[in-house]
Amino acid sequence: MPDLVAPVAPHYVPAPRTQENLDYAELPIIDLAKATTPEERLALSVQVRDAMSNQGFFYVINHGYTPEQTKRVFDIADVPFTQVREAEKRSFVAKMEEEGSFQGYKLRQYWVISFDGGVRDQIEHYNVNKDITKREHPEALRAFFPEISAFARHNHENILHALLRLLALGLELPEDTLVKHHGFDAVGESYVRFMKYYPRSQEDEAKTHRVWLKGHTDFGIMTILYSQPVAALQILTKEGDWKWVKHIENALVINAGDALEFVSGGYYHATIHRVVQPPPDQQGYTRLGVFYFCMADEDMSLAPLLQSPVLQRVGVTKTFESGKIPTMSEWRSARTIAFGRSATKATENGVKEQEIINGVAAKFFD
Ligand SMILES: O=C(O)CCC(=O)C(=O)O
Ligand SMILES: [Fe+2]
Repeated sequence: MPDLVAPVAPHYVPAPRTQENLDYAELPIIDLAKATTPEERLALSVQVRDAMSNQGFFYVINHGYTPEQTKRVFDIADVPFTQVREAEKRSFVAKMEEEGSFQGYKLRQYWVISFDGGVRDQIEHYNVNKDITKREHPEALRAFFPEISAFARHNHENILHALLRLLALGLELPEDTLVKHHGFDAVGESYVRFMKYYPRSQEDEAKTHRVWLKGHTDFGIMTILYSQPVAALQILTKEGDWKWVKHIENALVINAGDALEFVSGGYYHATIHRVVQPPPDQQGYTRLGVFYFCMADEDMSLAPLLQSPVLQRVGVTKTFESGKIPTMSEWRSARTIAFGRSATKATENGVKEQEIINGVAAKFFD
């Protein structure tokens, strides 16, 4: 008999929405319910293309999970933090520096937030590869494997693939151009991330100018973030201003990562974003996040898709020297190893750089 009763996860109660009037980013909303026919997809692809080439961020609604299903995922997301003892957590720490992989825990205080002030992060995260069997997990998560696996597949096949079709159309390429490099069953490092931010001391807030996670770009093709009520995420606009990302109930916040910027020759923009202390009415709460970090298959070359008529018209603005183009695997592991661990070099407009591979740098901001 199959087990029809869902295992119990304690209910995670997030902070109430903020009443503060924050300076929010204006981001388009893409309705995935309108991506059924080729005509609808063509129309949506124009919106997605504009969003990815301008803001680098947009919302998605009607992604296929009901508000109840999404709440359940947040309850499961808290399990690796509240139901696993510290000693067991330590035995499941990810091999970030050794293998350039986030699979497992990143415990608090691993990253440096202020090199001068000697302040480290207060963020814990637990990452599960789309293939949950790839490694062992803490005992408390075992009962939730079927739901976590189904969640990974849903993100990959119903959301990532749908958006990759629109992004390929936006480059005037066949719909499957990017999808074929993102197989759910291919060797790849796409993963579900559960992430918990803990309130910090006044001293740490002062020394870091209230920055919880420094401005950065994501490493992969794109990131799917499940909107949650604690305001703290900000994006750096092309004009150089930080704008807050507003919470929309059961929406997704999507952003382009480095790999998408490379394969689109710079046309789709990997926007710098950061996490700061929430507004006063949300201080003192933890902040629980749920993500799906989308990577291309490990062997995909991050060369620009020069066959795109769009790129032929607008030109390539970002790429590696020829002969030195890394694969997804090489870029991802080099960035994972360097992230938050070595100092960055100042360039213009407050943006800092850290050389990653073959002379190409990652962008950062305090
Ligand atoms: O917590 C958030 O809202 C964003 C986190 C983030 O940018 C990341 O984990 O790469
Ligand atoms: Fe990020």
